[in-house]
Amino acid sequence: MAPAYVSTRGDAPRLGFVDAMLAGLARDGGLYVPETWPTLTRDEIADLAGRPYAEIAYRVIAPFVGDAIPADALKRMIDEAYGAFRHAAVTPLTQVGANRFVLELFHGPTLAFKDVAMQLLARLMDHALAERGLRATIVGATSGDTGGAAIEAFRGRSRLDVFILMPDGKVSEVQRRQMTTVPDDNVHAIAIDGSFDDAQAHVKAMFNHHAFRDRLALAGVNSINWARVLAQAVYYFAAATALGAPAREIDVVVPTGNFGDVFAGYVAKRMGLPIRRLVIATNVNDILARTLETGVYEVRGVAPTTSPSMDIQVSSNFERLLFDAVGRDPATVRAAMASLGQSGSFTLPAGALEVIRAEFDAGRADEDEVKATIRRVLETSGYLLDTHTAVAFAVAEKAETDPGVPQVVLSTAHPAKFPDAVEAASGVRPGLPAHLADLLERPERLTRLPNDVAAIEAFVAEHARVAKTAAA
Ligand SMILES: Cc1ncc(COP(=O)(O)O)c(C=O)c1O
Ligand SMILES: N[C@@H](CCOP(=O)(O)O)C(=O)O
Repeated sequence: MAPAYVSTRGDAPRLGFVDAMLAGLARDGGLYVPETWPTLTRDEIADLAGRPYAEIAYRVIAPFVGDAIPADALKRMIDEAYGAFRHAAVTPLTQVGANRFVLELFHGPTLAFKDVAMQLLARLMDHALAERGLRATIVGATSGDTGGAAIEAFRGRSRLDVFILMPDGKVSEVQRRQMTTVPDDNVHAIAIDGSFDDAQAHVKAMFNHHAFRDRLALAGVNSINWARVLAQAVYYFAAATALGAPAREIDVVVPTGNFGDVFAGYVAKRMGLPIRRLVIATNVNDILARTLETGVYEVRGVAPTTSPSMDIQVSSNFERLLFDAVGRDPATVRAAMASLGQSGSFTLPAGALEVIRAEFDAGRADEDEVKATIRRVLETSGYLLDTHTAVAFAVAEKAETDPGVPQVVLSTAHPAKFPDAVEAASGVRPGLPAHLADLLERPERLTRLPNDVAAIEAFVAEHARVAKTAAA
């Protein structure tokens, strides 16, 4: 029996898997989480070792879906999603150091870990809308990678229009072009004069504007969407079982911004995967590292770095962890989020910090460390890291370790997405793979809008086909 999904703020309808996926943000402004955690037994986990990625994905995802989607349809969508990856293992592990492994999550079409979930999410949403004879309007925020992965996965889908908000001038050229060079007319790349945090706040505001949300049939593809996080939990199982789980634990070090990826590791752990430590790695935009040090979650100004996708201050999914850390008490989460909205900070309630520290560590890497790490790892191991992975690698080197526990560093992007920063650090300019070789010559299409939710809503309403269908 699959779980129902409940909001972290306790005041939204309890939904099944498909409705929670299509809803995106809960109607009370919270995030959907499963009411209970499905688990896999030790034997079931052991049996994942050596299986194809798509099969592992089915076994991890199916308990959360139940009979909401027929098993053969779910299997077919998973097979299709991962059939398009450029590596047979989908998310291969590479050993870089005596007991350290890099989990390469960038073999999908847009060279970032977002493809792993987005390729499946697009198929699941399309399937659900087709079953119900509906259309939807996706609004998403990106600091660089979610947008490209969403646009690639949803382009040309007749039931969906995609509007992606990016911070103008703050993503890499490759990232921007992945969003602006797609000719399909259901795709709208929008640059706002603001930060990723502003973009994410606008997306949440559109969801919280219920009349607009309902008229446009809004859907979300950020990690707001539970199905995104769920699909990311799979690669933790693939990596851990390849390294000996359940007989052997692993540590994971996760480059973190919006807290979706590391929360997916937490989900895997709740399901029974033996993960010893979940290590949150941040760049100098270190709200999460500070929170684990002080117990105060406090937003400060965002500083631009060479790992722009992690230039985030308001880490959306921390709310999901907070919900668990306070014993799933929605009133406490509501109070914390109200304080965040009013004063830009909240203090973790008594006991919550200890609960979090029992499973998570955190560290930060500054720009000099990132540069030095890229150079050193190339020199010593012949392995070229991207800047986001380098943040995690630098934190991994400083983390507390156990010699009997392999340490897995998540590699979230291909270095060719950030060629200038990687070349400046290493002297090597990484090239794009063949399918993107002419990316820099393709014509671009980008709409610039003010940093104002009313202007964004007006643009979405004017261009979304669902609004025109409703008006007709
Ligand atoms: C390349 C890259 N690494 C790491 C992250 C951080 O992941 P999360 O937001 O899930 O914490 C992002 C953005 O989300 C990213 O694009
Ligand atoms: N780093 C992300 C920010 C959005 O994160 P998401 O996981 O919530 O979609 C990006 O690259 O856009």
